[in-house]
Formats: sequence, C-alpha cells, structure tokens
Amino acid sequence: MKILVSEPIAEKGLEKLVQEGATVDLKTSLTRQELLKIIGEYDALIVRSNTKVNEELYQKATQLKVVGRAGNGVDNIDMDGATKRGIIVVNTPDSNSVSACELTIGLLLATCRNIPQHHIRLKGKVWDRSGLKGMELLDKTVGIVGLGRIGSLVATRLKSFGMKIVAYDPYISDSRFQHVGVEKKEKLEDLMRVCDILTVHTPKTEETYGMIGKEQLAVAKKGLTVINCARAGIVNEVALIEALKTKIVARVGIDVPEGEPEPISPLLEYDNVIVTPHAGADTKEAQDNVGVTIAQEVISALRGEMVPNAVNLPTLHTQELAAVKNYLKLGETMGKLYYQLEKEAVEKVEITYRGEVAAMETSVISLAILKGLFEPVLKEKVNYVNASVVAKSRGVVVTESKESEVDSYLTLITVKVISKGKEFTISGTVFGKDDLRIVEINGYEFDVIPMPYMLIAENMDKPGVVGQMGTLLGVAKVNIATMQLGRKLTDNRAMMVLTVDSEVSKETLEFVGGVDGILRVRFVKL
Ligand SMILES: NC(=O)c1ccc[n+]([C@@H]2O[C@H](COP(=O)([O-])OP(=O)(O)OC[C@H]3O[C@@H](n4cnc5c(N)ncnc54)[C@H](O)[C@@H]3O)[C@@H](O)[C@H]2O)c1
Ligand SMILES: O=C(O)[C@H](O)COP(=O)(O)O
Repeated sequence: MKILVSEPIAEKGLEKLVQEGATVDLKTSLTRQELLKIIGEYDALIVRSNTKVNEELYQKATQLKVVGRAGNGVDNIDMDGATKRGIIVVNTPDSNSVSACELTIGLLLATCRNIPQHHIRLKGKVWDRSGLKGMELLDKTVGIVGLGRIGSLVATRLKSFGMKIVAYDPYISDSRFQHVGVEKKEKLEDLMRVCDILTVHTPKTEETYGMIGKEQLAVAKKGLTVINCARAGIVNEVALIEALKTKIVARVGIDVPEGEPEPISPLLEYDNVIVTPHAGADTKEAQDNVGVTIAQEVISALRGEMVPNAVNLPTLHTQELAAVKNYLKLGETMGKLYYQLEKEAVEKVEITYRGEVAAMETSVISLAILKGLFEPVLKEKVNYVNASVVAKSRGVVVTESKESEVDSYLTLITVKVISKGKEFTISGTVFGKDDLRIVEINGYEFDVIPMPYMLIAENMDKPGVVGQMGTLLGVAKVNIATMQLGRKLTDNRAMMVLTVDSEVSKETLEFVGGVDGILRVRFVKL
C-alpha cells in the first residue's frame, strides 16, 4: 500500500497509516507538475482543500484506488471521474464541524465588535476607539443558510446569546428545524428580509455558488453582517462589495476568500471585512480527529472493505455499516461463485432479500454481490464504487426485491442469475452474529460454511460416486475438511459441496471429473 499525502495532516494520522503497514510519502510542497509526475506510483492520495483532484490527475494516476479527503468539503475532487474509474473517495465529514462552528462564532463576534481593527490600532501604539462602535447580539436575528452539521451547531451556540434564529434549508425535514429549535423560512428572500446577521453553511455546489447575490442582498436589512465560513463564492463577492459600498452590508467575516490559496480577493482591501485563510478546521483537536479518521478510512478502503464515509457510495453510518457487514461478506461470496461454476455471460441479476435483512440498507449488499460476481472475470478492476457502473456497461440488468417474511430462516438472500434463458440460483443466510452459510445452489439444499477452497460437483445420485471421489482426492493428497450432499429426488441427481484444505490441481480435477456418475465438477476459490 503506497500512499501519497499531499497536504499536511496530523502526526497521529501519519503514524496510524504506518502502523497499518502502508508506505507513506508526506510531500506537502510539490508543484502541480511534480505531483502529476509521481502520482502514478501511488495506491492512495490524501489531500485537504488545496489539491485539485481532477481529470488531469486521474489520467496520470494509473494505480490510484482511493482518494482520502482529510476534512469535509469535496469541491476540489471530481467525483464522476473517480466513480467512473472505481476510485473510492472518502472524507471525514464530522471530524472538524465543532472547530468550523467555533470559528464562525469567533468571526461573528470579531466582526460585530471590530476586535481585529481595535487590535491593529493598539499594536500600532494608537489608543483610539472612534469609528468602531460595535453591535450587541442580544435580541438580534441571525439567518442561517444550510442547517446541516455546522449550521445546527452554530444555531445551538447562538441561542445562548439571546438571539432569534431563523434558517433556510429546503433539503431537511421540518422536524429537524423543530429539533434544533429554529424558525424555518420557506424562501431565502424571507430570511434575507429579517436577519441582522447572515451566516452560510451550505456545501459549494452548482446550486449554492453565488446563491447570495445582488438580488438577495437588495432585500436585506440595512446594516447586515455577513459571515461565510463555508466556501468562497457562496456569497458572490462582487455583489458583496457593492453592498458594502451602499452600506446595505455593514460588516463581513470570511474564512475562505475567492482565489484560495492566493490572497487576491478584492474584499481584502476593506477595513470592515475580516478574513481568515481557511482556518476553520485548524485546531489541534480537529486535525487529530481528521488525521486518524482519514488514515483508518483510507486503509479500510484499500483493503476493499466498506467505509462509512465513502462519498461516492450509498451513505452508511457506522452503526448501519456494522449491521450489514456480514451480509456484505455473504453477498460477495455468493456473487463470486457464479462465474466459477457457470461460463455463460450474465444478462440479468435478480436479488431477493427476505426476513431481517430486508429491513436493512440493502443497496450496499447488492453492490457487494455485483463486486463478487464480476471479480473473477475482471480481477481488481471492480469494487464497491464501480460495481453498478460495470454491470450497466456490460448490459446486465439488476433488480432488487424485498419480502419481510421467510420460511425456515430468519434472514435470507437469494441471487438469481439469468443468462441465455438459463437460471442459476444461490441462497445464503447469516446465523447468529456472524455465521455465514450457503443454504442453496440451483435448488439443492445445504448448510455450508463458505471456505477459501471448495469443490462443487453435480453427480448422479447412485452408490459409489462419493466414495470414488474421496479416494481420488486422497491419492492427490487433498484433505477434505467438510462434505455435504444436496439431492433432488425428482431427477436422481445430487450436488456435492466439499471444503478442502488446499488448492486442487487441474489434473486432479480431470481425474475426479472422469469418475462414473460425476456430471461436472468445479474448483472454487473464495
Ligand atoms: N471553514 C472551514 O474550515 C470548514 C470546515 C468544515 C466544513 N466547512 C464547510 O462548511 C459547509 C457546511 O458543512 P457541513 O458539514 O455543515 O455540511 P452538511 O452537509 O452537514 O450541511 C449542509 C447543509 O446545507 C444544505 N443545503 C444544500 N444546498 C442548499 C441550498 N441550496 N440552500 C440551502 N441549504 C442547502 C443541506 O441540506 C445541508 O443541510 C460546507 O461548505 C463545508 O465544506 C468549512
Ligand atoms: O472542508 C473542510 O473540511 C474544511 O474546509 C477544512 O479544509 P482544510 O482541510 O483545507 O483546512
């Protein structure tokens, strides 16, 4: 595992990567050209907000499997490009929210009380309070745009100043507004009309970029204070400067000015504009959190495990992930069996979830099944991120259905693979906490614990076949660990599933296949 860290992360995070056996190169002052020259050597890249992870980089990054964003915002990462190539993007969305919230409050207080301006005068040995009258927060209205993680933390803290809080966020439920104790505004303009202080906490997207512009500032109360601790450009800087000139806006506090990391924003020229150089997450606590979390996630992702904060995968919280973990293993195992038993190209995959598993986040289990299905033919080129893209590109139709009830088991997954009119089915279950079992293949019933090496044979249900097979394996020094037989009395046929302790050579397989009554036999590796 070779990992390039292109921006500073906490020592603890670097240590964790090394402890997990990775070779880590910390190179935080590479030029773009230098980065592009060496990126082809690495399995993973860890960045913050200054490294542009885009098409130009992906084209050179021939080994890249994981991009770790040591932080929250992923606006510097081309997500489609990553997904297309099966590159998993992980971030640490919760690890620095408190620090970003506290800087927002800090900027808000500093802005409303002119703290930096006072500081600069006094440092210059000038004792002069004139022209810097501040504004109290008590009884003022703050308008929060984006009531997510940071917006909610800001709301909670500002309540203790005796402020009235209103918020605009069309993408969250009314109950979330109630839970945070904030008045909901249906329209952004309604919020702009009533607030004394505006603070933005949305991600930077096509929709939010410039969302606070000329029109929105035109309806604002005169003397508005604007705080942006989210991303540059969510508040349009040209409109903001115009509003400063016309005194619609009285003060501004900004953590990320346009042009980052170059200090080129025209806002820097205004005395009533306070700026910080994207320092929201720069606390020891946040960086330690972020560093350790991203190290864990990148390692898990490189090992092919499902990660809670994978940005280009269905969102899973840690608890949900713990609940589906064994089903991911089971699904992948079931998927892996198909191309090792059958040679027909897959046309359709029908997945049915029954019982307990039907109540879980099954979309990721379906991805695990597809990953397992295509892995034997595409090797490392398929993973959780691109499994459904791979299926689609191969013309495979995937359907998912759920039934809450199931006979005989508490929980059951059945995968039906359809190709050229033929159907292949496999079912599996999880007993107790983590006891995986394959319980059906093509209508034959078993209770098999999947193991790394297995022999699966179809045979005539007649005396002597099993014995001869055992003898031949013994001669070839292949030790049989377990053996199970499933039979269909209707057609005199049976299926044998053997778990063995070592690989089975082609020659041995041919001998076994030649036994009278063996219809076909396959060696399966899981
Ligand atoms: N300054 C820093 O150092 C720093 C640190 C961490 C995060 N951030 C930034 O802070 C911002 C918020 O982060 P978060 O963790 O709270 O994100 P979040 O995803 O938890 O919350 C964002 C909220 O914005 C809402 N939203 C999206 N589009 C919207 C729109 N058009 N109008 C109104 N609301 C909209 C979403 O519904 C969501 O509730 C992000 O831009 C993030 O990159 C900055
Ligand atoms: O999105 C984030 O996590 C913050 O904006 C911090 O960005 P940074 O890691 O570049 O400091």
